[in-house]
Amino acid sequence: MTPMKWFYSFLKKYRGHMILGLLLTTVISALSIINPYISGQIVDQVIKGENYDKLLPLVGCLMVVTVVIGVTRFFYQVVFETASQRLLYDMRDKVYRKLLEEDFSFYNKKRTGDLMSRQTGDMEAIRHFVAYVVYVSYQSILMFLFALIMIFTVNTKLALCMILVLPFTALATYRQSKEVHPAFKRNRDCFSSLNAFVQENISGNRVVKAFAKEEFEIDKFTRENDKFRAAQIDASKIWMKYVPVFEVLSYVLTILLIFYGGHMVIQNEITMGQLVTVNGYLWMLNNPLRMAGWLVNDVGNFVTSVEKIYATYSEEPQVKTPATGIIKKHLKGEIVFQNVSYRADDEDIVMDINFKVKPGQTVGIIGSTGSGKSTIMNLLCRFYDTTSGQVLVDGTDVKDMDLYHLRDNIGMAMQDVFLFSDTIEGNIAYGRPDCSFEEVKKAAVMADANHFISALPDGYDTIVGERGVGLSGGQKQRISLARALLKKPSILILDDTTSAVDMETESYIQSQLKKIEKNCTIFVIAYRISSIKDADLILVMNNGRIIEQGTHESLVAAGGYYATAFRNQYGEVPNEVLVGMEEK
Ligand SMILES: Nc1ncnc2c1ncn2[C@@H]1O[C@H](COP(=O)(O)OP(=O)(O)OP(=O)(O)O)[C@@H](O)[C@H]1O
Repeated sequence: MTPMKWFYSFLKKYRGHMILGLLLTTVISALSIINPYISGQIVDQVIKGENYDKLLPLVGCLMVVTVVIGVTRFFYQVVFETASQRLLYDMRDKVYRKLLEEDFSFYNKKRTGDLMSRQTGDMEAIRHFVAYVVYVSYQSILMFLFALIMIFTVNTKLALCMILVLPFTALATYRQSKEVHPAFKRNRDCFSSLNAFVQENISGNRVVKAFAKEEFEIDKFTRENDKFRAAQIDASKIWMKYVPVFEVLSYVLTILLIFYGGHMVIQNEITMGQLVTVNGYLWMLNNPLRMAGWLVNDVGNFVTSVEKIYATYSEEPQVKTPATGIIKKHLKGEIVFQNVSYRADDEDIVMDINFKVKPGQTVGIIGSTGSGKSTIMNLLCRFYDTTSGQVLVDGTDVKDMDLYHLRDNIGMAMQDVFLFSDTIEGNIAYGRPDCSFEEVKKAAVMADANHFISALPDGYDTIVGERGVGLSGGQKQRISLARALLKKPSILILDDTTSAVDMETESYIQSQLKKIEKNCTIFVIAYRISSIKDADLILVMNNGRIIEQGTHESLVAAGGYYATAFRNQYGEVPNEVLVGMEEK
């Protein structure tokens, strides 16, 4: 599909509106030829012919036509405005849904500010086209043609003289439209880039301040701003160049009429009234010419915006739910990784991952930073697809499962905690908005968050996220944990969820997690051995591979990477552990 066909797929729903609007525009354009004709009649019949009885009826006609034009204009503007707003609503909705369908790989590459500018500036260019440019262009062409036909009925030689400007108009329109497109593309690209820069800077303003990099960022901003200004000026230069050409052409028409029309009146080839009539049609010829430069500009802007939105819209996500995805409303939580590898950007991220987890078991994942711990969980949630091997949940490959139901069974507290601009209650209940306040509170108690939330002046009604109070890292982690717990998932993933809480809080959270263990398979990614040592299975990762797996005791006994980490974190291996191991 081409970008224009895609645009038309939205427009065709409002074909009725557009046809009605264009019909009304035709009526106005046709009515516009009446008044100059009546003006001519007033000169010839009333003034020169001294037929004063005709004055009132003719002036009455002038007034009726003017009122009808005004009323019709009101209606067609309503019709076009309604169509444009509805079309835009549909387009925004479709593009937004597509954005939600996109996978992690898409968002890894895109800048938020860039995506935002598609939904704002580019959409506005499309609305302007449907609401204004379509009918003004149509009306301009019609008025020009009608006026020309009327001048032909008055005098053929005079009309042919007026036609002389047409080839020049066509040439100027063609050349401007050729120049406008690349300039607008550059303009929109610079606007997106500036938008993305500002968005990143506002989001990262704490880092900017912490590193006292305000001046550095202002310099960067100035460069972006300069680029955008230059692109804007380049685009403006095009209309600055062509608009005067169209203006001159329109004045040429006036000069032609005064010179040649006046000559014809003197030669008695046409009457004074006919000259007044043709003069009345002159603005119907002039106006479209004056508008031409602006309209070509608007059309160029519209085409560029459609292309930009479509380029984003048409990117198909690599991870998609299969057409006949297997729907499992409630998963038991049995998980098997079979020879799983994942490669991205020509780099092996994880390799030969093999492990099995029974429903209700707890799995601890530990390993050096960047060793692939989160990636394994991303593959389980099917945020990415494995390059080879299979991830089986309850015996079914995740690639064959309905994505919505797979993820609906998973509760995840991610490493980067994101809270929405909402109340704390709203954030915790995000996965189950219909749950009761008691359930929200129970989840908060389990995550050891209830006491600090209750101590806030507005308690659970406190607004957090972008426009709310600042919470500490550990507090955010606990809200995120409560959010995951409230979902009562079959699979719970805690990715570094307790890294920012003290040992006492962590041990409380662990004791709470033990209460849900039987109904839920739990994955805990952590650096602290204390977070995972009670797990049924511990996976030790290094450089994208599982280098050791087993229980705490067996791994300590094996004396490998895990045992070293244990010794490093706890000093010498405590006696109880050694005794426990001897007994086994
Ligand atoms: N989709 C991807 N595209 C490119 N690189 C990726 C992708 N996913 C992961 N990586 C890279 O793979 C490596 C492992 O990432 P991962 O987040 O799994 O590590 P981790 O063990 O969880 O690290 P940490 O403990 O620091 O959170 C990193 O270098 C990361 O940048």
